[in-house]
Amino acid sequence: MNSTSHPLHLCHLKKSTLIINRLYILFHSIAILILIFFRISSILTLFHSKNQPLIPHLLIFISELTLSFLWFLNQSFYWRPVTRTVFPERLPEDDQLPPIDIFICTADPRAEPPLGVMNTVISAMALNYPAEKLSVYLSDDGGCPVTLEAMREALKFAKMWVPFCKKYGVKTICPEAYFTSEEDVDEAMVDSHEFGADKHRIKEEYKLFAQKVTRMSESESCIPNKDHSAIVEVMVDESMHDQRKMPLLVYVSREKRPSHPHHFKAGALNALLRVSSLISNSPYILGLDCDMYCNNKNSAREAMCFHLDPNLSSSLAFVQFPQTFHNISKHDIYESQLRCFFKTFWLGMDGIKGPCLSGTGYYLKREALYELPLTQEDINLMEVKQCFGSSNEFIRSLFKKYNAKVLDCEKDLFDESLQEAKHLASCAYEDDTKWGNEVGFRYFSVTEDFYTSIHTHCKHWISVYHMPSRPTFLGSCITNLNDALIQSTRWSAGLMEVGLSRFSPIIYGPTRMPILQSFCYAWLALFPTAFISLWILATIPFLSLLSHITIYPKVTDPFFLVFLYVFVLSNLQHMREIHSIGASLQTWKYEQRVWMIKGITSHLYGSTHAIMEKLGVKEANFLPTNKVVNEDEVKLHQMGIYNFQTSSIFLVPLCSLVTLNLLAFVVGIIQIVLHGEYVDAIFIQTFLTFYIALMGYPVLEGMMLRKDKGRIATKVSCYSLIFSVFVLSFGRFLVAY
Ligand SMILES: O=c1ccn([C@@H]2O[C@H](COP(=O)(O)OP(=O)(O)O[C@H]3O[C@H](CO)[C@@H](O)[C@H](O)[C@H]3O)[C@@H](O)[C@H]2O)c(=O)[nH]1
Ligand SMILES: [Mn+2]
Repeated sequence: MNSTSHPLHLCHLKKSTLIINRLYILFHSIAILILIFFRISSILTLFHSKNQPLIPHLLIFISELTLSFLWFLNQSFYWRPVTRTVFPERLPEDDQLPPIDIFICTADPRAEPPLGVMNTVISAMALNYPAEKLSVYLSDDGGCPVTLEAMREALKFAKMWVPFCKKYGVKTICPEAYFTSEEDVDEAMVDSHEFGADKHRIKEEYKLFAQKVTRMSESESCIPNKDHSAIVEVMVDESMHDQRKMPLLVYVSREKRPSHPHHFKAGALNALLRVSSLISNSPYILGLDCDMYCNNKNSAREAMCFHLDPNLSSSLAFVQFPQTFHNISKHDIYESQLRCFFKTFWLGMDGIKGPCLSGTGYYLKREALYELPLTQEDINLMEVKQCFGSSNEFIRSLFKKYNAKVLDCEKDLFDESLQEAKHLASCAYEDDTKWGNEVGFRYFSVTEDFYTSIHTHCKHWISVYHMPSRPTFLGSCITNLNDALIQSTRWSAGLMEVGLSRFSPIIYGPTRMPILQSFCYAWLALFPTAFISLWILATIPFLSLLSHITIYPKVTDPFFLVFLYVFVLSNLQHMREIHSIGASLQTWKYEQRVWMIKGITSHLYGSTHAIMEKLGVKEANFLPTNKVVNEDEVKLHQMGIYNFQTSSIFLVPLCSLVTLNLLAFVVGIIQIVLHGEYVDAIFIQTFLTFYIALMGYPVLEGMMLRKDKGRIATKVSCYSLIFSVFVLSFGRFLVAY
């Protein structure tokens, strides 16, 4: 087929958005430069006249510089917005499509209910792709028998489910979602008697399956086993041999020993890379988190529209689909949908050589993780072994094409392969090799996707973002503040670890990738530093107000207009962005609030963690996000009411700062009422205290008005009082100089 007249995909530049974005960037940059000029000149004047303390001015300047720098990096995402269309009907015949290995990771059945994990497994098996070309690998980092047994049950159910989906063209291929949502097959089918009967039958089967799995996870021990040898089970049965009608299913639980670091998810993925290379060795990998089920059965074909494009193929490392979630509330108070990342930033990066890898929902070329410089003829076996480890079979697989025949081989050979697979999943296998360092997923940071992605792009691989209108993968989003803050602390720690290392994209990137792309990566690595600005903005204006210090220009001063411009325009741009994806204006408020909450708490703690890790005081930690559904919690979330059941370490700073700002606002108003002429001098700082108190209203409500379980406990309010007294006395002392 002619690839230029009938391309497999098209990329469109969004011209009008591009023009708006660049104009905004131009004017905003000018405004920021004026503000910097204002600060420098007013600080210099103060320095000579000494008629006001200098520290508050300096701190505010630091905060403005930090925010401006982050803003500047952030604009790279807006530089070249594109969208993409695919034409899967132009793909070659099924027998010419490449095989795909699907990797699903699970770690802890207490946080990740096995039934949910199995739904992800089953949905992956039902993808619209030749069954004999799909192999599904489940990595169980919990090492729990429950998961293995549940998987056996899942295979039994899948044998009915997959044919059912194919026969009726079911669109929602995840059984749980299918049975809880509205009808989705063609209208014509709905009347069909046969369909009705089949659906009824399969629904009953699903109920039985779900009951069995739930019962197992309730009765058996679900505590992750941190000390066990490797388990690899290829789920074979008669139907698998000739003419595979079902995707292959493999259970892998790598060896775990307390003495050996296991490198969290990246370690699990590397074990899967090696084990799968012996069994199916497919050239492409679909990576999924255990809660991200497949919701668009055509995703593999759509991804192949890019991977099989002759113009892209040799340099394309992965096709990333957005992370989308099935349980987003219309009041997304925790910003669980991560709109700014998946609906704006990744799209923006796509216009400049491709988005960052985002951990789940990607079709990745296996080769991109190996970086093989050698051909089989000139390999130096010693060198290769130092790189990939001692397994000859694995090294052979590096040069071998897809290996679908493994199941047909004799029993002995098969057992031998399995033995080798366990060796590859043992924890000592990686000792003295380059796994996690130059080969496979990288270990250095807990945000393994981000860190691996930087290296991939630095080696001139490109990536593609594809965001079809029907969500391709759906995960379960966070529904409470505690999980949101824990996750965001882990991310901040992981990102800042990279940001503070020699691989910091701002230094390491520019010579190795397009400059705009390195700015995007730099923003991602450094955005937690916004905590510096947020802490300053939440304290200095109110402290200055209480100490009669003016840190902003008067309302009558021309510089006032520049401040006003920056504030209003950045918010308008934010609103435009939200409006363009059809979200409500409330989203703007929630996002602003979450940014403040996370900035004050998790970004501070995450950054501190990263620094302590650098100093060797702390170890990396990966607490899987909770995926258990709690009815009460979901109810609060759906109603848009915050659930403040979280640790005081998060709540105390929030409660204190919001209350103090409210207090200062009241004092500010009194000052204004008493000395009318004063208003123009303290307008901005009074407004800031008001803005913070307003944004923090739910915190005030949680402390003072609410009586339910999700309120802020009296104990926490007391701690906050103590902390406030500390902030006040220390702060008043600080701003006196
Ligand atoms: O030791 C571990 C820890 C986690 N996981 C798995 O990793 C996945 C992601 O963990 P989750 O707790 O859901 O973390 P999130 O913060 O929601 O994950 C996001 O952030 C991670 C780190 O950047 C990425 O790996 C994920 O793909 C991305 O969805 C889950 O399937 C876990 O089972 C493991 O396999 N082993
Ligand atoms: Mn997750």
